Amino acid sequence: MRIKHYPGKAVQNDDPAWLEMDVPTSTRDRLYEANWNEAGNSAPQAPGSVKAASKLGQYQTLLEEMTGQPSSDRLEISKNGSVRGGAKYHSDRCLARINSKTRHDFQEGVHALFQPRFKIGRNVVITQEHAKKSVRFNDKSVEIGDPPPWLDEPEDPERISQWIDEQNEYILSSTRLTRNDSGYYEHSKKIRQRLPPKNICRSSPDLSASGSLDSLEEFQNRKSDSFTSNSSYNDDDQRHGFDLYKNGRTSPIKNKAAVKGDDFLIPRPKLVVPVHSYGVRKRRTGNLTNAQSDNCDSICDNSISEGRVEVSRENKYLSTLAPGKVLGELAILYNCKRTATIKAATDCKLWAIERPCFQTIMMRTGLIRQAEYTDFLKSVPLFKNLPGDTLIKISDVLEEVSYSNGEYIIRQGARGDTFFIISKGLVKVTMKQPNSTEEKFIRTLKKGDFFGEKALQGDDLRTANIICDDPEGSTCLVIDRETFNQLISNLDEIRTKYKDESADRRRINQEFEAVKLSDLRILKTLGVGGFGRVELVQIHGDGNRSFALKQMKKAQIVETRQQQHIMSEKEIMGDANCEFIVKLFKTFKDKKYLYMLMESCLGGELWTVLRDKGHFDDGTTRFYTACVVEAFDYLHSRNIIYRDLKPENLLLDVQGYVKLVDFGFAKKLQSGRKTWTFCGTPEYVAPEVILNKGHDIGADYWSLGVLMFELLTGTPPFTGADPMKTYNIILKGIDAIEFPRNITRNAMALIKKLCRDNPAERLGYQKGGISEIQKHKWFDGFNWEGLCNRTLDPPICPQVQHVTDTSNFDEYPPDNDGPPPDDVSGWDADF
Ligand SMILES: Nc1ncnc2c1ncn2[C@@H]1O[C@H](COP(=O)(O)OP(=O)(O)OP(=O)(O)O)[C@@H](O)[C@H]1O
Ligand SMILES: Nc1nc2c(ncn2[C@@H]2O[C@@H]3COP(=O)(O)O[C@H]3[C@H]2O)c(=O)[nH]1
Ligand SMILES: Nc1nc2c(ncn2[C@@H]2O[C@@H]3COP(=O)(O)O[C@H]3[C@H]2O)c(=O)[nH]1
Repeated sequence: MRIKHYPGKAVQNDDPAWLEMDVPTSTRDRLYEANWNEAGNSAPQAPGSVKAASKLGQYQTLLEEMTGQPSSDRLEISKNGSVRGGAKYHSDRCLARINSKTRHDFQEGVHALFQPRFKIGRNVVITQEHAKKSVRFNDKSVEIGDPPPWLDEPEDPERISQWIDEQNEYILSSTRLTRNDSGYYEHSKKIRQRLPPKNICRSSPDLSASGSLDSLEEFQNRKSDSFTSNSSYNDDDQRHGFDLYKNGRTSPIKNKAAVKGDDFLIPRPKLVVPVHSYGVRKRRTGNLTNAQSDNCDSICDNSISEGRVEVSRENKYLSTLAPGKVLGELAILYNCKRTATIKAATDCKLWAIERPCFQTIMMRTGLIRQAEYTDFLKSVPLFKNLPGDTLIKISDVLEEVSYSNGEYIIRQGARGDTFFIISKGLVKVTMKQPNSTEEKFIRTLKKGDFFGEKALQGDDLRTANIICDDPEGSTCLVIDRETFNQLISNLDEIRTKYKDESADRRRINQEFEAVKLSDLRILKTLGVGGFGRVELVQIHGDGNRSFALKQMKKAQIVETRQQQHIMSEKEIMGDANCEFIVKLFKTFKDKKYLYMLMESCLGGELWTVLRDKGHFDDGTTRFYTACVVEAFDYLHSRNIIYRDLKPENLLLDVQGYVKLVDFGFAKKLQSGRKTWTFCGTPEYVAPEVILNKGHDIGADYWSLGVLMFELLTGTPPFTGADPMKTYNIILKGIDAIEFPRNITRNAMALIKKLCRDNPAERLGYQKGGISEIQKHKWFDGFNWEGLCNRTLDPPICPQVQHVTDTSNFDEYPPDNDGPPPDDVSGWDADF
């Protein structure tokens, strides 16, 4: 199909070009052009044919043809003329739709198009003229009755009121004539409409809920409130409720084209629609100074710019609307009678927009919005493999919701029916702790991340809290359960992304619950750390497995004031459930020592392998660096900073994958906060740590660059004869370092991007997060998926003969220091 362009001129009525659509360059262009180029033309009418639909319907149809998908969760005016609601109905061909986003789109349209220009004076009226235009455009079956001859000169409010009462069932818009405080009369005109039988009328949507639209923003946000309560009508009700009947016939839309003057115009949207043009009219009684106007142009939808209006229904006062509020949209959206009476309480200035223009704006913004959502969804990792038409389906039903800082988006334990994708800002995940009222911080989620899938998969209950954690607020795209089940629930990532570590780890750790210190048999020393030795052990009676037992002298911990670090090490390692981090299964303590029972990594330290080989080639370095990137990704997404990267703390498992060990300096940070403890290994510390400027995960990216350099050359880039000299060299920056020739250009580029003096400039720390590192040229072609599912062959396969083979570790002489003193002060109660 091809879109025909008619620059600056309207398409002829009988020109069939509008159906000759070709495939344009992008969906958005296509939609945009279809909308704008066609606006302002009338289509040839043929009863029952596609062309008999309004232009809006045609565009909708066009959209479907392009996407191949009717969308759900909306009202549909189908080809046979019935109007349906709810997601279940998908007619073979939908001619016009009001979907659940229309209110929102309307808001957008209003934003885009309204400009205050016209002073309305004191009257807010909806005139017959207006109604004719509206009705003509939207539904051909409405018969407009003549107003009483005296209506143009509304001298007698009582009479008009009475007339209104008599005509009640014909009233489309019911603005009453009353005298207001300042003695002004308000003006009313009638629209007569032949209504469907009473029972049908009764079932039309009850839009009488009290309330008002507080500004355009609220207009969007209040989708689920009383205003849209009609979405809960059963389909039958909706179908009847929205049908407009001509002369009692039951299938009005089929006959639309036969209605006189029925020409489906959608004018090219105008930026400003005159609301009220003032002809000089008879002065009214009272102290009227302004000319009274009844020469209203069509008012469709209004937004108050100045003054106040009163909303009432059946003579019952509902509310007063002040500037910024929106009114008059319901009748347009739902093609029903005016649902309330609006009277000017003071002189008012309103911004108004005609129905045809409104419809066009809605269509335009709807289509543009859909294209935008689709584009965004394409960039969401979760959806990267979904076909375009599925993304369009999703974007068609999602709703955008904004939250302010600190607001709970999801509460743990509540029932949940929705799935979320973050489109702006940050949120944090917290969980209640067993036997505690405290909420534990789990992780921060950012733009493109999703949440809320667990309640939809399990028993409806939310398993964690989600709280907006962004001073600028955050925005989520919200998807209903039905769409989630149909299109999203089967994606692999949905099933695996947020494995409940704590729960998983609890399960793993449960296995060791009964193990006592006395059940452990020490076989050999694997390493010596700052506070003691790490021994290879086996559990009594279990010869198939071995473990590493880290033994730490309590007195020495206290002496060096490392209590907090040790507690943090236990907590972080005990919770972590990542293939690239050594698992801690159980802790013990006695009077002299703290003990950590960990998985054993029998491949030895990466430092030993590096020492033996001198340096690694590009590919080998890439593999080990990638393992660290995965470990950092895991930690950083939970706001944990590691702070002690070096080859000594990278252990090879039997397969040759490396794991991070020694979490003595790891720390969980409050989101957005920094920490100031000077810690790490001199060659690896970042400049901001030396300068005590406060540091965060950015310091880990620095150390990643240092590690790459050391693995590629055998020596870290910043090395001095003592720590002070090393710090001085670090402060001179990476550009002062000469790169040996064996470091490839891409490797050098990445190291330099990681070792930027300013943490904010470091790769990984910026907008795209750690994925920016994964996408760097040096990693081009690297099999990240193979790494994560451990199908990728490691570059070095350690020789490990059996579960107690310690041949990959150095020999350590026995500790001659003698036993440390007892420490029963109790600081380690939680260890
Ligand atoms: N799970 C393990 N499997 C095998 N060896 C291990 C394990 N954990 C530690 N080791 C060995 O013990 C050494 C010291 O362990 P670790 O670094 O955790 O102790 P530390 O007291 O925190 O040391 P440091 O003084 O370097 O901070 C490691 O470098 C490693 O050789
Ligand atoms: N039904 C209803 N409409 C209200 C209320 N407050 C403001 N309005 C506005 O009053 C308008 C009357 O015309 P519409 O039915 O088109 O749209 C209605 C709403 O925009 C209210 O509490 N109930
Ligand atoms: N249970 C759990 N949920 C998490 C975690 N991280 C993020 N979440 C999200 O938090 C959401 C809370 O609501 P749901 O239980 O529906 O789905 C949950 C997940 O999408 C986590 O570690 N554990």
